[in-house]
Amino acid sequence: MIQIAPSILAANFAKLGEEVKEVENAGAQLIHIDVMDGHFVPNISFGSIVLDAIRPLTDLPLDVHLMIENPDQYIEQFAKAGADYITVHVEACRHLHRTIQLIRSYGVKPGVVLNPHTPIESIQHVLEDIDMVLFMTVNPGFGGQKFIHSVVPKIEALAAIIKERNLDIAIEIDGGINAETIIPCAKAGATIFVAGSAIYSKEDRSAALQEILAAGEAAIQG
Ligand SMILES: O=C(CO)[C@@H](O)[C@H](O)COP(=O)(O)O
Repeated sequence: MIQIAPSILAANFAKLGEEVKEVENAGAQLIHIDVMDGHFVPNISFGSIVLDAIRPLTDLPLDVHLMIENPDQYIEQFAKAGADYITVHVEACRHLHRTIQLIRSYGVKPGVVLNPHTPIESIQHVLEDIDMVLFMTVNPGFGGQKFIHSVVPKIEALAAIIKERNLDIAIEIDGGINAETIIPCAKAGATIFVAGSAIYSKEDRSAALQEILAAGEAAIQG
């Protein structure tokens, strides 16, 4: 089953609550929240006060993607603000296993994120400890970038390992996802897709989301 997680980074912040409700009503299964610190990535977005504002407005899981250095320092804040998933970059964690344990200690599902160049071998010893792997299909920091196709073989390789080891890990894809780029990723074994500009730049967000979802579902059926 394919799930779409709209990224609010591409939403109109002047009416964020309405923007969240609109994609929820359109069939989104998670709300993706991009947190950027201006150090790990060359852009700044927002902190946990935005989660505080959104949390009472939706029952959808909040999928928090921390693009920050020293994530351990902020995990408690995001957990208490209502995160359901917290994903941290392998490239930003000096003690990845400890960070994963910290996330879980707050009752939040931990996930790890790999930049396009980062090999899946970097996470093979934490696979038993996580609920999600997020593959970046753009270099993190900005919405609206072009999908990087060379990540697809990594998705296939991880999906094979998950199957072989009988693990319960969701594969999520983030960056440049639309009704075309979802196809190779869904065929490769990913099930959760972040989409920012492909939904929020459209007049009819519901039609845009449903088109991406239908393309992903058709890809795994055919
Ligand atoms: O994490 C990021 C960017 O760093 C993403 O979540 C983007 O915000 C997705 O935006 P689109 O590529 O779908 O426009």
